[in-house]
Amino acid sequence: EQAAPKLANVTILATGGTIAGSGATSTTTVGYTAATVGVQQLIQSVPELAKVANVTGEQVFQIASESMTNEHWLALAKRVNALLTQSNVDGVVITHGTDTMEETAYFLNLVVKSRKPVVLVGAMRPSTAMSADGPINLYNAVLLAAHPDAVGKGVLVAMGDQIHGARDVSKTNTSTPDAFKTTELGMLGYLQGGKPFFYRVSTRKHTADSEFDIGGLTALPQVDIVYGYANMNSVALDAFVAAGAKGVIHAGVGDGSLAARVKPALSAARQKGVVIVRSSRVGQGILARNGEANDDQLDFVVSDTLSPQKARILLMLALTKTSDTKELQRLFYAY
Ligand SMILES: NC(=O)C[C@H](N)C(=O)O
Repeated sequence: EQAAPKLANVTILATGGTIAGSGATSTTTVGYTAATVGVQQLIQSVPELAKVANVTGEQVFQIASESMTNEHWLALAKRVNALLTQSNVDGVVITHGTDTMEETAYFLNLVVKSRKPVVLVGAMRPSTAMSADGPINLYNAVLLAAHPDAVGKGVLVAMGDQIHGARDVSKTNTSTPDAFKTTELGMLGYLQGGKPFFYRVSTRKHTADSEFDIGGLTALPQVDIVYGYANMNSVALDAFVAAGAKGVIHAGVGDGSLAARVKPALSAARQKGVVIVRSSRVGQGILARNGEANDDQLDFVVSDTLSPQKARILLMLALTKTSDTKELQRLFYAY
């Protein structure tokens, strides 16, 4: 008889969210309480995990992900990096609320210093709901983090039997279980029959190849987002600048166009030293340099295909290294 294959060691870092949520009845799919179930109970509720990995759990936070902060990210990234230097840890799974999962995933994609798999997972339905999606999602995430094919692929998101890359995935629906999509640029693969199937990888730098290092950081520079809309004014922008923002992401309409009455305030903010990144609220497509605005003349940076919320993350990390706009632009085309 052959010896059973050695299972990989996977640590689950639990942060809260709906995957750890509970509702009043089995049909409660909104209006439930997030972040109530602890990591040991999550693990015990999926006995199948023991077949795909040696699983250990740590409760790092117990919050709904709308309350995630830069400080949570720094603490989480430091814990992930510490675990992944251990020879007895082969991969990490992070259970997380879905609202900001794409942001935490992208932050970790830029600061994790390892090729070992890091997989984020959540649920759209609380653990008490009929057809809760948390257990199968957690099972898929653990088998993905335990699998050699996931090594070196950057931080991954396992939702709805699909594998998504951290840079390009987004939550596209407020409430349905198939909310996570990588529209246009494409998901990386599927999870089926207890195995990952990969078809694509991101061409952008991440994890072990990243030049960002949060090892010595206790805070990140203040970067805020101003949202574009018809009848937009500069009140929010001016308030962020007055509050000390080091950078502002302009989530403009269309191709990141600047409203005539907001452009002077953006330019004035830049002249005060605030870095302005032109981005778009549209959700798809390239934000081209010197397209809808003369970025060279204004000394602005463009976000390329990053969503405003992901551009904010890259700019915070980039500002820990440089405030030179040419160098900042290089980073926006590299990550
Ligand atoms: N489905 C979810 O996880 C939503 C919840 N508000 C959270 O992000 O924590």
